[in-house]
Amino acid sequence: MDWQAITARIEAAVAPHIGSGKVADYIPALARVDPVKFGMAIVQGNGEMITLGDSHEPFSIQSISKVFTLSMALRLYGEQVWSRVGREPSGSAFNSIVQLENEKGVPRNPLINAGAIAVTDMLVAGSNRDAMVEELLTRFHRLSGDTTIWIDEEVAQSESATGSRNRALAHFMAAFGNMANPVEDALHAYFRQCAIRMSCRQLARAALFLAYDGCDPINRDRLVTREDCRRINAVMMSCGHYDNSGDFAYRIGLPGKSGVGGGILCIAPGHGAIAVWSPGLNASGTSMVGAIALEELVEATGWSVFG
Ligand SMILES: NC(=O)CC[C@H](N)C(=O)O
Repeated sequence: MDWQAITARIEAAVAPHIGSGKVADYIPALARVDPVKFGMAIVQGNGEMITLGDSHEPFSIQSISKVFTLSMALRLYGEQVWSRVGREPSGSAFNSIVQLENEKGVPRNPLINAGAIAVTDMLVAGSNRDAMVEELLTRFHRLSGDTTIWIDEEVAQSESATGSRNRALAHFMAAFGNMANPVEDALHAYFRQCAIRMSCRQLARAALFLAYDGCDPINRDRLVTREDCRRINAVMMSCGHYDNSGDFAYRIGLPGKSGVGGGILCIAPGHGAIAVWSPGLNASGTSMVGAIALEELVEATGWSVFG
């Protein structure tokens, strides 16, 4: 693979679009992020890392954390996870509440807010609200070999202060008996997992196990079974970008997860993990420039799972 040519191609493709999209502004810490930032890291199974732009700069991973909590829950609870959340694309916004009533408090999938809150609730029930997030953080430290990954307390507090909608989702689930803990305990953990800051380099490295059947190819840590790894990737492909999941699959053809901090994590099974970050979002909360960079990457590498 001629990575020099590929990175040049990606840089040329994103250049005219840098700064496009709308930076999330529901909390000050996200609103003040420089919109022209762009970073990307591609980590392969042998540990080789290709980077572009601001790949070292930590950003708020937000909903990308949902992939990692899902993998923790599947490891702890196996099939039981699917009694608390479904695995169908929602076709709705990440924080939509309407489906929850029709579907009796069981969220469509674990990658929308309601589903991720239910998953976090399961993890809190198996531990406690602070220990669960510590475990997630420790997992990131171990996988990326970097103990500097941290929780941005300002973001965590703002998430909580502006979290009425997430509270509504959680209370709605509680009304249907789909919460094991007091709502505020699950939300405390959920707001904190969203507030983790990581760079593209750290994030791609931490997700490498998802490209290699659930086992980190470098330190040989098994995080999830081969079957669960395949299932997580399937859920990312069908649900990772809310009502933008179909378009993302059409354009990029890789399992992915977006976050409103402007990050996108993508898995290229058997090839590697990719993290890209650029703060401007489309209407569904997916990084505009990030998606363009990924489109170019799959074009150049042939890494789309659809060839
Ligand atoms: N799509 C996202 O990244 C949403 C995460 C955001 N913290 C929320 O819970 O609403």
